Amino acid sequence: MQQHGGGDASQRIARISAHLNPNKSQMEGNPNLERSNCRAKGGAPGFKVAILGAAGGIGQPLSMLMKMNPLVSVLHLYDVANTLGVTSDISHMDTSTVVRGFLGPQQLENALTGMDLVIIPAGVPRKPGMTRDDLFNINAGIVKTLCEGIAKCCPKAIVNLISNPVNSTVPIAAEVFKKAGTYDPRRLLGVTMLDVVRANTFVAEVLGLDPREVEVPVVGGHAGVTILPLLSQIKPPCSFTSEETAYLTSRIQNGGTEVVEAKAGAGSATLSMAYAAVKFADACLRGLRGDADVIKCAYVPSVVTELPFFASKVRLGRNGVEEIYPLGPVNEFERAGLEMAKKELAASIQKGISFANK
Ligand SMILES: NC(=O)c1ccc[n+]([C@@H]2O[C@H](COP(=O)([O-])OP(=O)(O)OC[C@H]3O[C@@H](n4cnc5c(N)ncnc54)[C@H](O)[C@@H]3O)[C@@H](O)[C@H]2O)c1
Ligand SMILES: O=C(O)C[C@H](O)C(=O)O
Repeated sequence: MQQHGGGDASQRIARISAHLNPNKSQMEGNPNLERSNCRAKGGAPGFKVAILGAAGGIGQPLSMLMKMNPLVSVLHLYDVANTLGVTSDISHMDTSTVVRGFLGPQQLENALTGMDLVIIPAGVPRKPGMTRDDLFNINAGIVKTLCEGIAKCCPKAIVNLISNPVNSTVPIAAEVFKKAGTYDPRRLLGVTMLDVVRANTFVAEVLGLDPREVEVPVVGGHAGVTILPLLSQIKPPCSFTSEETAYLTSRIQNGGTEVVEAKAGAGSATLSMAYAAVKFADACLRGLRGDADVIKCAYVPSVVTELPFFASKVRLGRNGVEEIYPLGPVNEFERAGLEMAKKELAASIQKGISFANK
């Protein structure tokens, strides 16, 4: 009788036992799964995605949600700790995405080879009283090393950088790619989607709307005053009193701190961030697939202002960022905010560039 899956009995048993022993089967090192140019079982079409920092507070829910994304055929989970358990757990979800785990620096190259999209939430989060810039000393080195791996193993991958301080880590990544000769500014995106997600939520609360109907462009960067919501450009068009504008701008700029304080030492936003990261990664994959009109905000290499990096609305396509939209008309309040944002951004960008070149 013909059996599903094919092969003789011993092959089938080997296959099943590999599944029953996830510590072996799902981890790099098993000869059956060792090839990092792995293909989905059954040849399901889709993209290959790696998550670096996959066992962390963001990494775990992000990995779970990416396993549910039908655009993803292969999902590589990399971390320096606990990848084994997370991979085993997520691999039991009955979606078609194939999941493989990679643990520690010696497996980074295999985790990255052949990837179309690399999402990076690796690094330490804030505790109350800290700024994102206080994370620089630890996270800058982590991002640099991971980007060196990307330059070597998947130089054409789209990179979604989440690790803070994003205003500096994206310039670090750019310098690493320049040094390696692989830099393509269209493929490097700092993830600021959580600012947009928060802005949509808070604005919808004030207006009494469904957040899914609200679209607030958030430009600039991803820290404090560099987070610049353009409430004058909100869809659907609405006007705000000056009190509402001040309240909303402050709440959006301090949304991260609000969560850090509520978690009281147990980290920063993880669940809303995973949601935002998946929303953004899905947009990148739809762009790669060739979908039209995929537009999101992201912190990207840019000439929209005199700064070399700036978060803007971008159109995503087969090569990553296909178009960066100009700021559009801003009101007086936003113009003043823009000047403050640019000043802080300039320093954060320079800090990242200097670190990468020292
Ligand atoms: N861009 C944003 O909007 C945004 C939002 C929330 C958090 N963040 C940032 O994301 C980062 C991660 O936050 P978290 O809450 O998941 O932290 P976490 O500590 O829970 O998880 C971080 C993970 O990174 C791993 N890691 C550390 N060094 C690594 C390395 N060299 N290679 C691979 N993995 C490594 C850790 O083992 C851990 O599993 C922080 O820097 C945080 O500030 C950014
Ligand atoms: O606030 C943080 O430190 C994490 C993240 O940048 C956020 O905006 O939630």
